[in-house]
Amino acid sequence: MIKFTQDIYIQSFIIGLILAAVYFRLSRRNEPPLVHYRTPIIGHTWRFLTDCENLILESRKKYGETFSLYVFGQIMTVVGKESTHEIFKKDQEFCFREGIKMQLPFQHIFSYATSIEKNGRIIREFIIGKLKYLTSRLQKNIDKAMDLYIGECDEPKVIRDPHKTLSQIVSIPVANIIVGDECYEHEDLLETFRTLTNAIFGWNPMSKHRNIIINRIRPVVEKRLYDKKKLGDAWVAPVSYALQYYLDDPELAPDLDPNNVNYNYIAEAIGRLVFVSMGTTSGGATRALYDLIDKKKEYWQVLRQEAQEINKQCNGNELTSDDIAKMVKLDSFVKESLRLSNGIVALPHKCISESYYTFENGYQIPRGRIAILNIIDTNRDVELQGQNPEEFHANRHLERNSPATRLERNFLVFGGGKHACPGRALAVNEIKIFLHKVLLKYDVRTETGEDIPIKKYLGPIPRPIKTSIIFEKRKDYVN
Ligand code: HEM
Repeated sequence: MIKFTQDIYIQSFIIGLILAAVYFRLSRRNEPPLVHYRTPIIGHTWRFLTDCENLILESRKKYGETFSLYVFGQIMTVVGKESTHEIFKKDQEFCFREGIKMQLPFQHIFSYATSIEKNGRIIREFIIGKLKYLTSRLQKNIDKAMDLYIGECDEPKVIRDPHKTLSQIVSIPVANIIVGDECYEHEDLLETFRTLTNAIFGWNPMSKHRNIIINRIRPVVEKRLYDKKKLGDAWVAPVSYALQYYLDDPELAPDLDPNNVNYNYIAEAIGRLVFVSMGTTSGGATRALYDLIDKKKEYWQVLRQEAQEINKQCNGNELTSDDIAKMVKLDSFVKESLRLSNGIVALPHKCISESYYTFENGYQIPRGRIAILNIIDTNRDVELQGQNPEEFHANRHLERNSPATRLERNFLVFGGGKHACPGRALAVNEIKIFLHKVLLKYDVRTETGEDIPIKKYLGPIPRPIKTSIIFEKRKDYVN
């Protein structure tokens, strides 16, 4: 009897062991290697913030193209150049909007459930689809803004905070396209466009901006709805793509009744548009301006020649979209500037697979994991970039006949796949128009005469440059 009981125990124990082994085998995933760290809880956080570049380079060398770090209390997987496009392509498995919440808590800034898809559609159909017709407005407003914030500069003029100046300049054409002629010039509205991106640091931050937007658009909306009702089919909508798009949506402006408009929704949707378009474009324009000064010896003359030729061809008249397309050297310069302005790692995507995702390289990560892209792995790769990938080579993209708006494996600034930035053509055109005018009209240099400081990082993000710039009108400039 005792023997029988012992046998049962032994058999149960063995079966238990086998089951445990099967369970363990099934539940163990082929996780990417976790980079070794010494201090529990802190993990790699401190190094990520203070020495990100070396952390990423060393980990890549030791652990290969996919590895995980323990940062801010969670495991984050860093994916290299081979898997970057897998993440863009698999939009059912990875979500940037969810991933970016770690850095930018949109859910706390925007309380109304405004739809990102709607904004994406406006940009694709109404802004980019009509970019050709928008060029004139864009140009007039960039001219106006440059006159206002840079001016004639008959005497040398110091711009102490170029990023702020560029943000002032970009706010005017962007506001014009979004809210239209009737109200875009109000200073408080323009200030909201320039500062809304900082709303993330305030308490209930969006409410102030929301009120300003509503205050300025309300009279315009009332008049438009009144006119539309009165004139019926004969009514022609004034040009302002985002605002009019929302007014044409019966859910937001039912029965053309001005008292029944969902102003909060419209204001927040406009806020979201401002959020994605303003800081990115003004940041890109500032970086390109600094690069123009920095690489003056090599590129200024060539770019200026191209600008002069195009200017001559259009007799000094307004540029058409074809003229802008002819700025191929400037386009390649802007693309190179954008390429190198990117961070060390960027574009966090959250894994939204049902339980886990298996990469093509066999590694597996669980649902909820943040996968962040190793940008320098792509940016410093000779095969992807050509010779001296770390250096600024303005003709790099011209030689490959690849315009700044084209999404490619070697260029991650605008993301990729279905959710790639829909506003990129607008941003690139704005930057090109601005630089074209700078090249024709001014001489620019740093205030101290010194070089632009080399790029430093704040965590994985490039530190903003704050060097003062002098603008001086060229003696040979004719209006
Ligand atoms: C130099 C300027 C800009 C840069 C570097 C930039 C970059 C980006 C990036 C990296 C993404 C994420 C792409 C992805 O998920 O793969 C994005 C998305 C987006 N961008 Fe831009 N952007 C710029 C200008 C603009 C402008 C001017 C607009 C609007 C007019 C705009 C509107 C959007 C929108 C609506 C999305 C979300 C798209 C979606 O989730 O489907 N961007 N942008």
